[in-house]
Amino acid sequence: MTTDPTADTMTIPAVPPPPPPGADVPRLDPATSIDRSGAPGSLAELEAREITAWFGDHKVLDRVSLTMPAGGITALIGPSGCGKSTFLRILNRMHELVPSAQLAGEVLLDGEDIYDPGKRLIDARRAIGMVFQKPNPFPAMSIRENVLAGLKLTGTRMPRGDKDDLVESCLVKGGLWNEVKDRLDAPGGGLSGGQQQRLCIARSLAIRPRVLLMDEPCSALDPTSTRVIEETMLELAREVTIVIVTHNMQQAARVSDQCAFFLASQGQPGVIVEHGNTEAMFQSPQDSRTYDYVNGRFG
Ligand SMILES: Nc1ncnc2c1ncn2[C@@H]1O[C@H](COP(=O)(O)OP(=O)(O)OP(=O)(O)O)[C@@H](O)[C@H]1O
Repeated sequence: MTTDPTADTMTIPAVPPPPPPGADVPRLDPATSIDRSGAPGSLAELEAREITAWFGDHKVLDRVSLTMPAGGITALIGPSGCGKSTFLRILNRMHELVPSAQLAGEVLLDGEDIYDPGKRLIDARRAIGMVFQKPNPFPAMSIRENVLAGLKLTGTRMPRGDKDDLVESCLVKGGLWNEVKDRLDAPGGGLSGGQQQRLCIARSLAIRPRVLLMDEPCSALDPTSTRVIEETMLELAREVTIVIVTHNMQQAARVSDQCAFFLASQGQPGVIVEHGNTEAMFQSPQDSRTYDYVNGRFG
C-alpha cells in the first residue's frame, strides 16, 4: 500500500465486525467452520518491503525492508525511539489505529500484501497475532474465558467440548497448562505477571495465528518468568513465525535466529543498519554501530 502522508487518515473500527458466514479462513474444519485443534496454521513468511511511516508530518521509518522467515524467530533490536514498535505494529495493521499515522510500502504474508484493498483487516489481525509489553488479560474473566476471548471477538462459534480441547491445547503451547489446569475458572487477574503473559500468549494462539508479534514481552517480568517465556517461544517457533522487539541483547542472542538492528540518527527516521544471522550479528557485525550497540556501548 502507498499512502500519501498528507491525505486523510483511514478510519478503522477498534473491534472489527465478525466475518460473514462461510467467509472464514480456509484452514478451519470445513465440516463445522471451526478449528478443533487450536494448533497454529501452516508456517508463513512475512516480508516488509520499503516501509516508510509517519505520525503526522514526523517521518519515523524510512524505506525499511526485512524478510522474516517462516518458522524463524526474528529479533528487532535498537535504541529507544528508532521505530521498532512502530514497525512491529505495521506488520499487523495496528499502526493505522493511530489517527495521525500514515505509511507507505507493503507487508507480504506468504506473498500477499495485507494492505491490499481487497484484504480484510480482520484477516490480517487473525493471521498475525500480537503480545504486548505489559500482560493484558481480562482480569475479571476466568482463565478459560481469557483463552477463548479472541473467538468471541471474531464471532467464531464452537461446541463446548471443542472449546475445552482448544483451551487445553493453547495453554499447553503457552507453557501454562500444568500450573492452571485445576483452576480454569479462577480469574485471569489472579495469576502472577509471568503467568498472565503466558495466558496472553495462549489467548493469541486460540485464533490460530500464522505469525506472532511480541513487543518486549518480558520487560515487565522477573528472570525466571523471562526464561519460561523464552522456552515457550522456542517451542512455538516450530508452528508459528515469531517477531520480537527486545532491548535485552542476551535475550535476542538466546532466542532469535536472525536480528535486525534499527537506528535513528539525530532528527532522522529509523532505518535498518544491519540484519542477518544472530550469531554473526553478535560475533562479527559488519557495521561499527552494530558492534557498539550489541556490546552495550550505547542505547
Ligand atoms: N502514537 C504516536 N504518536 C506520535 N508519535 C509516535 C507515536 N508512537 C511512536 N511515536 C514516535 O515514533 C518514533 C518511534 O517510536 P517507537 O515507539 O516505534 O520506537 P521504539 O524503537 O519502539 O522505542 P522503544 O524502544 O523506546 O519502545 C518516536 O519518535 C516516537 O516518539
